[in-house]
Amino acid sequence: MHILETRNLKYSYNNDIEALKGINFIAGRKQKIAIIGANGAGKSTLFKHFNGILTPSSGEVLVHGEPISKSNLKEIRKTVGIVFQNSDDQIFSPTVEEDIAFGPTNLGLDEETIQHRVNETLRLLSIEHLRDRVPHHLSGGEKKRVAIAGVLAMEPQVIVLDEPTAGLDPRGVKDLIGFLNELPEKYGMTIIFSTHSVELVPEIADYVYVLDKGAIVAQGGVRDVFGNEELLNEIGLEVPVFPRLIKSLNRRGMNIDMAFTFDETEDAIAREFSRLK
Ligand SMILES: Nc1ncnc2c1ncn2[C@@H]1O[C@H](COP(=O)(O)OP(=O)(O)OP(=O)(O)O)[C@@H](O)[C@H]1O
Repeated sequence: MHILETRNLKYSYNNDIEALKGINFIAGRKQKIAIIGANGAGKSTLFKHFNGILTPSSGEVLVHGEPISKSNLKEIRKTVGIVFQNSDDQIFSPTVEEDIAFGPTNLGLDEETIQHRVNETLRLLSIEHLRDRVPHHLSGGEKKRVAIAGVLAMEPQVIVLDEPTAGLDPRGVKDLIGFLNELPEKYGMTIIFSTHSVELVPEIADYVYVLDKGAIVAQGGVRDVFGNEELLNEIGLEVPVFPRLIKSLNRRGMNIDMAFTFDETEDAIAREFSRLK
């Protein structure tokens, strides 16, 4: 059984704008899934179905094989946590500490467990120094970390992040990549994220869905999806810079193995140079 699945999911806003046109999406345990697509492709709308914020116009959303309904909504929201694109939608308590404690408190956990989770997530996100600050006075990147901490403190099995790197500085992006990559192994979590940064995708994802005008137009591993440059360009997306560079160098007579992440690319180029020596 899949941890999260949608079957022929359709959704129209105000019975008018068809935002999702029959999405079949599957997420397994400990998977790291990227959803990419141009502005307005339907990524956020899809995410809002994952824990019942939106109800499908038709089709189904299943969590652990169970369709989301009013009676299991509370349970579903324990299982699937969403970090929204705009942190201000998520942060509302007087202090960062209280904000992060809000979710675990709502779950009815005891004081000691709540405190433990708050401390743990503050540490994981490297925001211990923000503990007593007023969330609304934080910078965009700081708010983003607090929002992620708040969801993480509920220890969901699936964490969904809409544009998690938006507003983060380069160090923040690097930290986030390292941190997200640890969640499946350390805590058994499944990660689903959307991004406009195609460079981010190979650094985290093991599976990619490509959305265009409310429909899935491609899916597969990083290599498969980014192998189809024509399709990506057609829908306003690009292939990440490393595979593009390798392709271009190979056209000039080099023989570098295809690679997608920084580390893979460094190794592939070093291998070709040692062959040439
Ligand atoms: N509240 C709303 N009311 C009416 N239409 C909406 C609403 N929210 C989104 N839409 C429309 O639904 C479609 C999908 O929007 P959505 O926000 O899901 O796309 P997205 O892929 O997340 O875009 P972006 O990359 O810009 O965040 C768009 O045509 C958008 O205009």
